[in-house]
Order: sequence, then structure tokens, then C-alpha cells
Amino acid sequence: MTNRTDSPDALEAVGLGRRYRRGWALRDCSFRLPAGRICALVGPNGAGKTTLLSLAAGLLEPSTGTIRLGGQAARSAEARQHTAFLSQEKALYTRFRVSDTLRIGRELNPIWHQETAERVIAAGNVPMDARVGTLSGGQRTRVAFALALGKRPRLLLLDEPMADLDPLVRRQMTDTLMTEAARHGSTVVMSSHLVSELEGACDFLVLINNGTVRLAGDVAELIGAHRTVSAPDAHADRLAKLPGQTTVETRSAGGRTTALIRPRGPLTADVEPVLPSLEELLLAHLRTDDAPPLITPTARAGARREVTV
Ligand SMILES: Nc1ncnc2c1ncn2[C@@H]1O[C@H](COP(=O)(O)OP(=O)(O)OP(=O)(O)O)[C@@H](O)[C@H]1O
Repeated sequence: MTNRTDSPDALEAVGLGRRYRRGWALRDCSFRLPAGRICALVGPNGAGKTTLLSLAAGLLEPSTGTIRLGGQAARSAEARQHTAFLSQEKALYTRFRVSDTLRIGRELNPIWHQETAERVIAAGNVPMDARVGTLSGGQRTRVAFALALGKRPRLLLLDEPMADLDPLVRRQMTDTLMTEAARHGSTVVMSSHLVSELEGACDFLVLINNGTVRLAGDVAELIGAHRTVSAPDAHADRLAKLPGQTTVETRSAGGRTTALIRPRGPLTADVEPVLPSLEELLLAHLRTDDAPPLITPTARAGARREVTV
């Protein structure tokens, strides 16, 4: 099936790189993120996630390549107006009341939807007249989300803003986020270390390791391109002889050898092929520093006019 779309990508990186004094934080990144997707950005500590999000937010200048949002350079006024960036350090004035904080949001942003911001605050029963400094961590996060969502951004960039919250509040915030993103057709990129929480919330994935993109694409496409195969340790050689495969990772436990592979041909039943879960796929790639990269057709930069799915 072929999808055709003339709308520009929410985000497109081509040969994107960023170098700090100590070396490259991000190198030669090329991928696209179609509009309206909820994208998980995954990678170990120091992989380059914050660098990529800061480049997308227009806070950093690329050392090489380009990054465009909705067809505009990420550092352009047009792109920045339609983008919201939320990091773990939420920049809020603790002495201000919640209502003052929303007023500042309204004054600073040419596009502002007070109703959206108030709805996000009300969903957490946060009092409008409370000073931000007296709120719990979860309530402060909600105020920061209200500020970001009040902009009704086309692209919402989240750099682990929920890392310090308990699982229940994280769930509530994720639900609020999904509801508002769906309501306005926003594209979301969220970096997270909590792999299990991404399942069900995200339909697109970018995994980076050592500053390079290792996986990018539609989650279903990425999962569909892999199989977990296994055999008793005594017959582990069966796994090495599969037709034209790429092996991501091989592990042995409890007398069985299991491998995550990208098969190119049909697999025989004696290696018990099954589709991996998203968590299995991510963990295998995170454990393997030099996992071979896979950018699916939907995520290939420059491929937006015609995408085969
Ligand atoms: N301002 C900076 N100056 C110098 N080096 C930096 C700077 N910011 C990041 N780096 C380096 O760039 C690399 C990527 O860092 P980055 O913060 O983007 O990774 P990350 O994936 O967000 O990590 P984490 O999961 O720990 O937040 C790291 O090696 C880091 O030390």
C-alpha cells in the first residue's frame, strides 16, 4: 500500500550532527517523523537525546546538517512559535500563583489557548490561586504541561519531564498529554528511560546510541521487521544458519539460546520464531552497542511524498 501526503514532516533531520569541545554528541542523524505521531526517543545515558531535542527546540545550532520542523528551519521564528519544549528542570517562578503563571504564558505567546491550559490544571485539581512553590512535584509538572499545551504546539518535545513523579501521577500526566495531543493533532517526541511505559503510548520510535540513530520508524513496522528465535543450547548452531539474517543480539539462559534477528526469508518452526514485544526489541538494541541500524521506509528522510507500508 502506498500513502501519499503533501504535508511537511513534523520533523526532518538530514546529516544532523552536533559537536561539543569533547567530541561529537550526535553524528550524521537522518530520519523523518510524520505529523501527528507520538514518538518515543530512547537511548542510554549520554546517547544524545537531550542534544537532539535541544536542536529540535532551536536552542542549539547544528554543527553539521539540517533539522526542519514543518518544513521550516528549527531555529526560525515560525518553527519556534509552534514548538514547546519541556525538560526535567521545569522553569517556573515559585513565588507566582498558578493563575499568574498562565497569564505570563498568555502574554509571552502570540498563540495561546487559555481554555486548554485551564483544562490541564483543572484535570489535576490544582488550585489556581496556589503559589507554585507550595505545590507538589506532580502538581508543578502539571503547571509546566499547562504552559506547554496552552501554546497548542504543533510539536511538543518532552525531555523526561515526568522522571521525578510516582507511577500513578505519571500515568495521569501521560493520559492528559495523549488526550490534548489527540485533540489538537500535535506531534509529540518524548524521551524516556522507562521502556515499559512507552508500550501503548507511542506509535513511533527513535533509538539512539553513541550519538547515532540505531532504530527509527513506525513501532509496528519495527517490530514486524524482527523475530525472536530460540533453540536448546546444544542446537544453538541452528540460529546461526538462518537465511540471510541480521542478528541484533544472542543470549543464553536456562539451557536455551535466544537471538533477536531481522530475517530475510522464511523461518523454520524448529527455531520457534515469534514477534518480539517493544520492550524486548528496545532492550536488545540498548544492550548491543553496535546493533546494525534500521530506518524503516516511513522514517527515511526525503521519502515523505511516497511511503510504502
Ligand atoms: N553542554 C555540553 N558541553 C559538552 N558536552 C556535552 C554538553 N551537553 C552534552 N554533552 C555531551 O554530549 C553527549 C550526549 O549528551 P546528552 O545530554 O545529549 O545525552 P542524553 O541521551 O540526553 O543523556 P541522559 O539520558 O543522561 O540525559 C554526552 O557525552 C555529554 O557528556
